[in-house]
Amino acid sequence: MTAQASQETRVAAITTGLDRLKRSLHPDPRATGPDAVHEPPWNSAYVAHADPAPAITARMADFGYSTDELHGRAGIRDDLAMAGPIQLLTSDGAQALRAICRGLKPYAPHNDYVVSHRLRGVEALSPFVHAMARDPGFLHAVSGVVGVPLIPHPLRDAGVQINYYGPPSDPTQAAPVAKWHLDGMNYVFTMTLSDHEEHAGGDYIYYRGHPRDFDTRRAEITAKGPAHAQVHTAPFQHVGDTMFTRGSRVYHAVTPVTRGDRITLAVSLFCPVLGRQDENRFWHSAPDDGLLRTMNNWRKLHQAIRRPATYCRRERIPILPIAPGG
Ligand SMILES: O=C(O)CCC(=O)C(=O)O
Ligand SMILES: [Fe+2]
Repeated sequence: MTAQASQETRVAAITTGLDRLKRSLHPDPRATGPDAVHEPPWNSAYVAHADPAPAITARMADFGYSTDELHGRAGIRDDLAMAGPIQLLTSDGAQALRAICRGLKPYAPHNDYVVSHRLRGVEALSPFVHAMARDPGFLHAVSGVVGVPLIPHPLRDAGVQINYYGPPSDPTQAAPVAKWHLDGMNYVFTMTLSDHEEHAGGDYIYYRGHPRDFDTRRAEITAKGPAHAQVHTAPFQHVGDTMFTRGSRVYHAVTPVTRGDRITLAVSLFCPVLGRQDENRFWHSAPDDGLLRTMNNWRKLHQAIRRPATYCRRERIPILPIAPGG
């Protein structure tokens, strides 16, 4: 590996400041999705038994975090930084999801804020995804990976997203990427819906270190990309492979796809007993959803933070006991 990344692997970091405000005032038109939805029904039997000891299990201490920076509270250890690959769905379930996400591609807008080509608010567009995200077996599986109870994220527009990567139809345009960023979300499960051999590039890379250090060395890290000693590549190989990332605390990016296609589903979740530690900031979502929509979403998030049990009852979300392990 050379010390300098090639054009194919170099990814910029997202812009902030005034650019966010400008985008918030002029968001992309909202994706409406298909009029009639032709998709197979969700089936609880699609939930797989997630591997309790995946190849990567990294704690926050491994990323340079000190004890006083961790999420959690007395009796709840919440310090998993990264874990995977795991399979949350059976192969039939992952293939059904792949077909659904492929079908939704025409509705995904292009945007150069974080992920070049993505569809937000997927729960509202796909009954399959909506049912999956609140299936008790699915929630039990994701909660078991992290070791804290998890429910669908109340910021519904940001909760489930599909990311599409492939060479641009116009070769003078840049290939789709995810720029280096931190998510607003604490608990993110990224599932690939492509086999790695179907595409070149499109690697999920992450900085194994504290964001403070990333910010100090930003120019060097983004220039070197995967060639940087502290930048690692997530081991996505097959359709359904899923990585857990504490997205709000781990800098990550996706390198340009130069051949073939890559599709991922990012499912973000919320811990009802640690809701006050949710790291979403208004200005994180507003550039994507616009000011008005973000204000509305914000209200729902704060209802869930203040009264989690009422929120779950009203939304018919099963509340699970705190899962052991993590
Ligand atoms: O598509 C991926 O692999 C990751 C995308 C991502 O980081 C995001 O959706 O926030
Ligand atoms: Fe992300």
